[in-house]
Amino acid sequence: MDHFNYRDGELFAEDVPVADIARQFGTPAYVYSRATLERHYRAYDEALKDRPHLVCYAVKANSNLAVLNVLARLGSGFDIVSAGELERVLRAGGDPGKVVFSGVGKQEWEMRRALEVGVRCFNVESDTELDRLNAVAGELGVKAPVSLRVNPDVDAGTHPYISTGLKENKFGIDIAEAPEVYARAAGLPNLEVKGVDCHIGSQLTSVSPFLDALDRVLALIDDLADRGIQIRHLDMGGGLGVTYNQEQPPQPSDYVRALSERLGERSLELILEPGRSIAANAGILVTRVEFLKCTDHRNFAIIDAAMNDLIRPALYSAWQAIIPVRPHQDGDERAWDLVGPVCETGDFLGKDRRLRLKAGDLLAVRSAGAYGFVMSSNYNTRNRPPELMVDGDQVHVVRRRETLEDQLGPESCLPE
Ligand SMILES: Cc1ncc(COP(=O)(O)O)c(C=O)c1O
Ligand SMILES: N[C@@H](CCCC[NH3+])C(=O)O
Repeated sequence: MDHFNYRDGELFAEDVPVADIARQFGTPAYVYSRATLERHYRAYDEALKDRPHLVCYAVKANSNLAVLNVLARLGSGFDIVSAGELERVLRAGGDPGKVVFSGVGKQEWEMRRALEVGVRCFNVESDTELDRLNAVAGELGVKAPVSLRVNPDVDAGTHPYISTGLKENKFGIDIAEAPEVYARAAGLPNLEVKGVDCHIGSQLTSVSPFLDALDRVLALIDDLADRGIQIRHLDMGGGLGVTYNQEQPPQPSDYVRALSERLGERSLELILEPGRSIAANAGILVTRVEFLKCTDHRNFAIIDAAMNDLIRPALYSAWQAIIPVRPHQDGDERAWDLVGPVCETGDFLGKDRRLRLKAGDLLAVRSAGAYGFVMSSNYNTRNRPPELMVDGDQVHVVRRRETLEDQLGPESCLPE
């Protein structure tokens, strides 16, 4: 469910016509809905209400300060993968005590900063990272709270580039080796073992891989208890998918129910790190048709958004719905390739989309709130689009459109 709907023959973002937003702020532009973000966060929080829990929104999905702030106000925690993301959370008013720090390559200065502000837990991904964290915590005279991210070797059934829980992936510690690594962690003086973490991939459309992973992790927790290592929290990561096209992923409530059934009476605190399922359908990318170019082979609609603005179609052959902002009856319906101005054949946002189009039309790429702006670039020296947040009948510029000076300012020529 989201808040981008047709009313009186045109697309609205909450109570604002998207065409008005385009007129005022230009295109391309990312438009987010506060109400949708809140609804998605609450779906998790309410489903989890009967057990100790923490929803740690995965900042990487959409790290705009306003997005983080909306979630922080609801009491959300955050899953971060860099000190940069940590600073965003702090700037947005997030509670560092509700932050979990994931990622395979944490640097010493990042660990130091996270310890200084008092993050909730480090999700450690290798035994060498344990040693580094132990040393940094020792220098600061503190104990670092740790979970080990275990790799349960489960096939998430998703795109290979966004699958993370298989033996061949770089993530986590092989679950078979985990007891040994936990024993080492428990013996290091500046670490405190708190939990277990796993994250098997993204855009999962069924609960069964999560449950397979959970079974393996629960067996590990029991094994650790037998060895005298008490696990207090279980972090199942993120990964729940959304509907881009025909997928029918479980709702957060179904997913949480399935996890809860397996957890039964265990007193573990459950941490989840959803990213996409909170942010994706809370955003659209609004773009305008610049030119129509029909050849014997294809019909191209050249739009003002490109792969630098939204790279998912080019990178993963991802399909995202593209809909007219003001549907009309002009011209024939045809199958269009919606392509951007970037000099790459892979620069498309959609192919073979049946639409009635004329130059100047506005289009909305749906489900663009996650892994959209955050993955954008300046390729072809294009200024990145603004991010706007709609809240009822108000539109807030939560990141202004870049200027050429933003791009060229930090650069310089060689000295004479
Ligand atoms: C460790 C970790 N947690 C959470 C997420 C968020 O995943 P998603 O956006 O699929 O919910 C990711 C990304 O896949 C991740 O790598
Ligand atoms: N960037 C990916 C998701 C990656 C998840 C992060 N581990 C996407 O757009 O689908």
